[in-house]
Amino acid sequence: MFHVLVADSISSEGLTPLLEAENVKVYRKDREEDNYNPEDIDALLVRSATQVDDALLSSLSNLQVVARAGVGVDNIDITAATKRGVVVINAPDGNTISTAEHTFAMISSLVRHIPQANMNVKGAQWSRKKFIGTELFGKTLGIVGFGRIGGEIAKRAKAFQMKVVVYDPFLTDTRAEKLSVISLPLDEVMKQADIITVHTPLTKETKGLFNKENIPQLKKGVYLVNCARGGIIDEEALLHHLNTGHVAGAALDVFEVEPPTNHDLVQHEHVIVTPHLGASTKEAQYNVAFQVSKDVLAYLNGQSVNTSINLPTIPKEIYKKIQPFYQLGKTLGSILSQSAKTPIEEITATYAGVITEWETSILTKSIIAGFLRNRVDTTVNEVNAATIAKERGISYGEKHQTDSYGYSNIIQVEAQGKDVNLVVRATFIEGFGARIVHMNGFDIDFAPSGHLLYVQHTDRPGVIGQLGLIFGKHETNIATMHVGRMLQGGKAIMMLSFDQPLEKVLIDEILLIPDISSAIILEL
Ligand SMILES: NC(=O)C1=CN([C@@H]2O[C@H](COP(=O)(O)OP(=O)(O)OC[C@H]3O[C@@H](n4cnc5c(N)ncnc54)[C@H](O)[C@@H]3O)[C@@H](O)[C@H]2O)C=CC1
Ligand SMILES: O=C(O)C(=O)COP(=O)(O)O
Repeated sequence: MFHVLVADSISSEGLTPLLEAENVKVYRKDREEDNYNPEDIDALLVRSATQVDDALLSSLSNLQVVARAGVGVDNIDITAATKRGVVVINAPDGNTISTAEHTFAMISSLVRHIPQANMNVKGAQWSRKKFIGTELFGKTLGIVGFGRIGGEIAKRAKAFQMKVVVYDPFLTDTRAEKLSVISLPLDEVMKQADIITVHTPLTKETKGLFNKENIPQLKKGVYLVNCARGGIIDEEALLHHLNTGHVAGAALDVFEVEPPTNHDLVQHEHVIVTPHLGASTKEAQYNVAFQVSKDVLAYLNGQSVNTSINLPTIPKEIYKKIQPFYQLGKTLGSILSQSAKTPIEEITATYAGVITEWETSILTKSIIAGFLRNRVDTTVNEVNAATIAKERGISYGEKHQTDSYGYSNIIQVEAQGKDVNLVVRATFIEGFGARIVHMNGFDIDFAPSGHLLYVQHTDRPGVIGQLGLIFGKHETNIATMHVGRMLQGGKAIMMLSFDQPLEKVLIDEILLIPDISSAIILEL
């Protein structure tokens, strides 16, 4: 019997696949009579209210899958879940229409002051002059983040005969043409738009995308709309520029903290707000609950799922076998991505030893995902890695070979660009972990994790001493250090690990040592 915990308010109708399954027992967190043992829970279903952090994950020690009945997974610690082997799934398109409709309702309400006028009449007033609005017809709508919701908003804006300009670093020309929108750099969208609506996920790149410094570059009298995630438009900056009058008004469905604590912003006369209602329709709630219920059931029954954030869609028995290699693949991709300073055009994965008995295409995708993760600002996983690589002009392939260099398994990844050819080779040793055994022509041996510094130097007495002095001066402790060289007195490499991230200033100093040709920080 599988035990499923529904932690947030999720449509009962949509839960039918789970409720009707004979091998599943469903518990609702908000129903007192539903007694459950946290250690028995196999699947957790949430919306945006529950924070699925490492503490919650560790309390549900038997958890196999977390399902987000909705799109945004920023309330789920994906890294922690992945580390624990917990699959995270979501329902990416079940609430697209509802959210787009809500956003459009917010835009219309904002420019016609409908919520304020509504309160006015209900307060027994009749202030017609106070609520002079603005037409949408002929105005320029800027859409930042042109995915599913952004696309649906563009269609609606076109019906209102608006000009639509969009910014999305991953938008292809074909999609822009298909939806008759003009794709522009962010600063152009900012300059041209009368109204800007954001539809990106909340990531470290999109947090504060609109801030105190760049809001003044928007048209004076611009309207700003956020029905995506609180913080994409910095709340303090927004309040400041509403007060200066540079921003004419804002419509917010989402907040940096929910419920919001920035009362001055919420109460501002030119701000209209809703309590995170984008996806709150019967239709959307049924769709997202039904989608994730079907996927959770499939996963628990050992079948593949449609939309996993952190895993390829493969049966879990196979996943268990390849999981260490899968993590290692991501790490190798990330090492190459961080060490290549020029564009990479081709990635080749070579496998040797026992892993060649399994389906290695999944591992290759994990390498590509690891490589892209440092370079693109959206969630990259095995499901979308191929598409994103193609969009970026990166081709990839894989080979199997018999020579495993004396190890029981080997993954080697080669990254090629016009002026660069990088190679990294690794193995996974049961009970010991992953080791990098070769880098760019040098044999070496280190654990690929944490805060690392990859140094290329000449094998000469005193180089390591000079390096040590710099770290000593900055009171930075070297945790581990591995050196590799080909010939005495020739080119050599060092891999150092640290207990905390390194300061950039330290690298500048290291590069002044004459026998050091490069020093690259690797965060793994
Ligand atoms: N208010 C609500 O109730 C709801 C809010 N949402 C939010 O809306 C967001 C968007 O949802 P979808 O359109 O379904 O997702 P999506 O994944 O289809 O689209 C997101 C788009 O943002 C783009 N993007 C990523 N980083 C960017 C950056 N730095 N600058 C510009 N564009 C960037 C991506 O390329 C992608 O095209 C979700 O991440 C979620 O946070 C989603 C549903 C309901
Ligand atoms: O799907 C999303 O990303 C949403 O923001 C919807 O959130 P909710 O499920 O309504 O709490």
